[in-house]
Amino acid sequence: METIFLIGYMGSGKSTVANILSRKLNLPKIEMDEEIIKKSGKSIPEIFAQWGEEKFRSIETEVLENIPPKGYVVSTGGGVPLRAENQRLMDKGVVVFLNAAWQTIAERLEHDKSRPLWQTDVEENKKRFMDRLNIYTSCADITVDVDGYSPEEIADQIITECL
Ligand SMILES: Nc1ncnc2c1ncn2[C@@H]1O[C@H](COP(=O)(O)OP(=O)(O)O)[C@@H](O)[C@H]1O
Ligand SMILES: O=C(O)C1=C[C@@H](OP(=O)(O)O)[C@@H](O)[C@H](O)C1
Ligand SMILES: [Mg+2]
Repeated sequence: METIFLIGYMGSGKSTVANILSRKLNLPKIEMDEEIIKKSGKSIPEIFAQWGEEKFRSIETEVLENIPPKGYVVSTGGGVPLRAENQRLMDKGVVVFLNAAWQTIAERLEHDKSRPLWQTDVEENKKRFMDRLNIYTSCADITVDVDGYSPEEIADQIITECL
């Protein structure tokens, strides 16, 4: 089976759904943020603070380059589809967009301190969310609406659409 790449905004549920999907499909999971942490020896906030976003994006692309075209469930970081190069690298698999409303994201990440870009002010975040919607949609083979569904239901929906 082709590798499944979950894409979507911060808080859309990529990491949560990837865990369930990986178990249901009996495929290993790759959490891109975890691979970046292993590769750099730093946390995501440390990378942003000490090296800046561009360096983070470069490491992210290096991680993506090493993901096999078949046999994995991948939880990407929300910024992965921004680079055309990354979009090409995901062409080898099935790209699934977890489509969450702004309100859903805002509620889920209300107290989040772990995502550096989420710490910017609400208007900037909302603009980033809107700007990225087109990118996620155009990059996706499949779009799954996640509002009001449990991670389990979302994983089942992906399986129905991918198989
Ligand atoms: N379908 C869902 N329903 C309710 N809460 C969810 C759902 N999916 C994820 N969450 C919660 O939202 C937060 C962000 O989820 P996460 O998987 O880390 O998103 P992402 O990896 O896309 O940033 C977590 O607290 C998670 O438990
Ligand atoms: O949207 C983004 O640019 C980012 C999303 C994060 O991952 P999640 O989408 O899993 O939160 C993480 O890669 C980093 O903080 C940057
Ligand atoms: Mg995640």
